[in-house]
Amino acid sequence: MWRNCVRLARGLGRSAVLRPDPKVSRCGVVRGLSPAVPCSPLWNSVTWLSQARQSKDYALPNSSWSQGMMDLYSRFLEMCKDGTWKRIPSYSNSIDHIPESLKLTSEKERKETRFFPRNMNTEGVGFEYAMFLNPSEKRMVCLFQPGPYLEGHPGFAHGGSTATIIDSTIGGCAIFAAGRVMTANLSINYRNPIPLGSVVLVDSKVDQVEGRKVFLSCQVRSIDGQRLHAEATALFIQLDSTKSLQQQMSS
Ligand SMILES: CCCCCCCCCCCCCC(=O)SCCNC(=O)CCNC(=O)[C@H](O)C(C)(C)COP(=O)(O)OP(=O)(O)OC[C@H]1O[C@@H](n2cnc3c(N)ncnc32)[C@H](O)[C@@H]1OP(=O)(O)O
Repeated sequence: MWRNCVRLARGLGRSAVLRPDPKVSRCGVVRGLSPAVPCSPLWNSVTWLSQARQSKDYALPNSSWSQGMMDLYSRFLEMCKDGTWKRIPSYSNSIDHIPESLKLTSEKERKETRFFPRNMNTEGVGFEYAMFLNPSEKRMVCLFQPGPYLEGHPGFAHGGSTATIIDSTIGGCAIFAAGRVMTANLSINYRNPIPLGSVVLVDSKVDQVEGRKVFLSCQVRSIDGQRLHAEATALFIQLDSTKSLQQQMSS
């Protein structure tokens, strides 16, 4: 099984990236955000990820993880030893994912909010996941074990929970490519339902960067690589890294 997984982790087929129609009218919601202040990709400045934080790192094994999840996690940790892959910590608050050096003044104090995929206190009932980044391949993978509180059809993960883990994995990948970004378009084809309690590999990569636009693609497969559960394309837009979203929306 692991050979399939390594093969799987080695290469997404070149999925046709859905090119958004350039004539798409601009979003009226946050029209005319000031052009982003270009910020260099973070691919190789991931050392800040290992900076000690007070916050709990939720991307570590716990008693709710199945043997399959544990085995896959151990294999990716092994691949981190030569620096090819980097384990990405995961916190209950979005702000904790931003390195102190990149935080805006308004983001210094913690607020009583929860990062959506980390909004359940009981282990194993919601999103159990761990992400690993491959800077040289511009890829982010996520080991995902959907818990019983993510149910859609009886016994299977809700399509919105799959969209959430895809958006978070692809979003993490886009952040390393372009710093502060937001999802402009996410298109998902659901091919096979994901059984609750199973373990899947969400494998995303950057396909192209055009100015502020980051185009990415992603596949969600069973850990033996045999079953394709979903495939997605996404467009993320780089934001002005010197202003908070609230400031940009009001400008
Ligand atoms: C740190 C690492 C930790 C990793 C683990 C944690 C990961 C956590 C990750 C969490 C991740 C969670 C992520 C989330 O959940 S983000 C939440 C969901 N997303 C939103 O709410 C975004 C709402 N939309 C907006 O704010 C604006 O529309 C944005 C900011 C996106 C663009 O407004 P802005 O005014 O700035 O730019 P623009 O309108 O001039 O457009 C610029 C260009 O882009 C093209 N365009 C725009 N939209 C579309 C479209 N839909 N299809 C095709 N094309 C589109 C447009 O034509 C133009 O092209 P061109 O004319 O220049 O050629």
